[in-house]
Amino acid sequence: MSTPIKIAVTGAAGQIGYSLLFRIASGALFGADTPVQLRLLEITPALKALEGVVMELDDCAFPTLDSVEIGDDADHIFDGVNLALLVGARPRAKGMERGDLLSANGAIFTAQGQALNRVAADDVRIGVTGNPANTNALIAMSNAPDIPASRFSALTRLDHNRALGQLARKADVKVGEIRRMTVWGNHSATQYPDIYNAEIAGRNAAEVVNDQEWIENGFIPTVAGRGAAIIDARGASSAASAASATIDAARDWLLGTPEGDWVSMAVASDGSYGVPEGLVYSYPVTTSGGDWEIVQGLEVNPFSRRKMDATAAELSEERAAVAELGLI
Ligand SMILES: NC(=O)C1=CN([C@@H]2O[C@H](COP(=O)(O)OP(=O)(O)OC[C@H]3O[C@@H](n4cnc5c(N)ncnc54)[C@H](O)[C@@H]3O)[C@@H](O)[C@H]2O)C=CC1
Ligand SMILES: O=C([O-])CC(=O)C(=O)O
Repeated sequence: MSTPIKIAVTGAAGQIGYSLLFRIASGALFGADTPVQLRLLEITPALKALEGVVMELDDCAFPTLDSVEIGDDADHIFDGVNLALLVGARPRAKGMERGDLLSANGAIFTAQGQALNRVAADDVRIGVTGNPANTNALIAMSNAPDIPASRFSALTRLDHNRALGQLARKADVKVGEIRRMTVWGNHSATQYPDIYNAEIAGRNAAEVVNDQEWIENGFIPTVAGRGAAIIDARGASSAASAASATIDAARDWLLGTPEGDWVSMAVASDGSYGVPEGLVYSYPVTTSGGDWEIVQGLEVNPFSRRKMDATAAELSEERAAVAELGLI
């Protein structure tokens, strides 16, 4: 067994937490030989429910689970963490856009960014799942000046996985035959899932599908509207799939992307693909040794350009709104 990894999860008593904790504890992130120490942050009224979740973790007797600590003090819970998964935030209800949560949730990420800045381990990586994820990551990053911006990422892996699922169904192939899927931009209705650079069994996916009408009016709205469709059907926002994507994103970030493939991660823009610098924008990235790199040189057709610009414009508006609120 190697040295334990300290992983913080916020909102641990929530819906996503209830799927996420058990997968992390069972070794889904780092494998069977790496013990994990869970550090779980909640608001005070949710601590009792969280104690119940911890009882269940005990009852699973996971060999990889080294220890669990819970609390409502971010400085204590984040102390020395190597990975922080910031899930805790209010979910949207039917009829809301994720951006409507900015004022309700933004303040959470100022305080948590500041706490991480004070006490996290030097090698910390921070993944933001709580919505609106991209701009919450921007807020946390802006409030943690001593942590490199490259250590923050917002979750668009769920959109990426949704896009894989939809394309596999359309092309009647296995998900594992698809490579190089990209989701550009915001984790919102303006996101742009792009199959023009994706491949199915080595062939260009858009050519294999050969159905522009489906791309524009089937695929893109289905992927971008999936969160709302799930709220409509379940009466609550996606949880198990969000937890699974949170695991996939953290695992691939820390352990590396497979040769010849990439993943979608929302990261601080360096201006690549004409996106305003500093926005937390979802890009195709490869990772190695815990660092990510934006895939460069992809073809951007005029349709893609319009979509990529529209989602960047929304993120610029969100950035202006949180600047106005004094959160960055
Ligand atoms: N990026 C993505 O792909 C997805 C993001 N989400 C977002 O994830 C967030 C969590 O979703 P659920 O687990 O379903 O919500 P939930 O309401 O079931 O759980 C949220 C938990 O966060 C806790 N919390 C609130 N403020 C906190 C704080 N300051 N510190 C620590 N914990 C705090 C609450 O007490 C609650 O237990 C929501 O914002 C949701 O919209 C959900 C699905 C996908
Ligand atoms: O749609 C929501 O509010 C929850 C979410 O982010 C998703 O399922 O993608």
